[in-house]
Amino acid sequence: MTDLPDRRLLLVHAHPDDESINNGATMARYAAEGAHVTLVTCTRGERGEVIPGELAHLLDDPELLGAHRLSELAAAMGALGVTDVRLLGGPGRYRDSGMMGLPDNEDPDCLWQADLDEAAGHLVEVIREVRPQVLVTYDDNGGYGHPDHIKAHRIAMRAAGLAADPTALPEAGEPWEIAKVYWNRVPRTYGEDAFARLARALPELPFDAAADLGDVPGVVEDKHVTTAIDGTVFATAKAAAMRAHATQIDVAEPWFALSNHLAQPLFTTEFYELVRGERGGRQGAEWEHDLFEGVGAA
Ligand SMILES: CC(=O)N[C@H]1[C@@H](O[C@@H]2[C@H](O)[C@H](O)[C@@H](O)[C@H](O)[C@H]2O)O[C@H](CO)[C@@H](O)[C@@H]1O
Ligand SMILES: [Zn+2]
Repeated sequence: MTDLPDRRLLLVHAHPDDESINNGATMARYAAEGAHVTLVTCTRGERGEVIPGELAHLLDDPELLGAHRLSELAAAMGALGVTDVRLLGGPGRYRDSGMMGLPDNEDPDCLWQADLDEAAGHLVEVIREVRPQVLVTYDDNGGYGHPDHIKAHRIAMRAAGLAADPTALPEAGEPWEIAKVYWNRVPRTYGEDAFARLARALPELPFDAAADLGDVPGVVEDKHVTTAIDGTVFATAKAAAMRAHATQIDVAEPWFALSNHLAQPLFTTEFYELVRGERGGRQGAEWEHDLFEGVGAA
């Protein structure tokens, strides 16, 4: 791709919906600011559950559910203003692996069973094409231990290294080193405060119970968080994107629930841990407030 904006952000996710839940406000902000935002989603979520009764027929055929979830993803990206959306290796290349420990994990075509270097090779092609300065993905536990999230992390981190290596995959384009790599995070005290507010609001909400902070992906002690993206201005866009994933998410702003019907906070400040690259921002500042801080245009 030529003539891309100076600032280019790449996000790697496991299923349609993860991008909006984890980074919807961040994606909307950078799209609105004119940065190029590229989303790579690794599966179509074929083994997900379905919340609305009127869509229960989608559970009869994983191909149907997968195709429907791609249409939800397109609607969600429209809400965020993101136009560059890719399926790793092409639509249907890697199938949803199901929750950890299920027989689905043994499906030879699922992401969990994928050859790491082959899968990373598909992402190297995207990295060398788009040349992002910033990469966002999950931590090594995938945030909450889902096999597709763990594998998406491994693929993203492996591809970031291969893309920069001039001796690796010469057919995939010129080497490109990503300046900053972040993992999705939630600082523990921020999460505790939000769940305390949720407990007070719960009796008025259309949910039976609240989830536990331990169910939220990426919660860490505050000291590990390096970056806070205040997406308050994009709260409506994030909620609309999450609502677009109607098979997976019930939204009652500023809360939501997945198909387990357990309420959790819809965070509009989104947090990150810088795990590769130089931290920007004012020395001594508690957090960065821009993923591109300290990154030169290239
Ligand atoms: C947010 C996320 O990663 N969702 C995944 C997850 O879905 C969960 C799963 O169906 C679980 O059984 C439910 O209790 C929970 O509420 C769901 O969020 O796993 C699915 C299957 O791999 C995946 O399609 C979905 O995107
Ligand atoms: Zn997921």
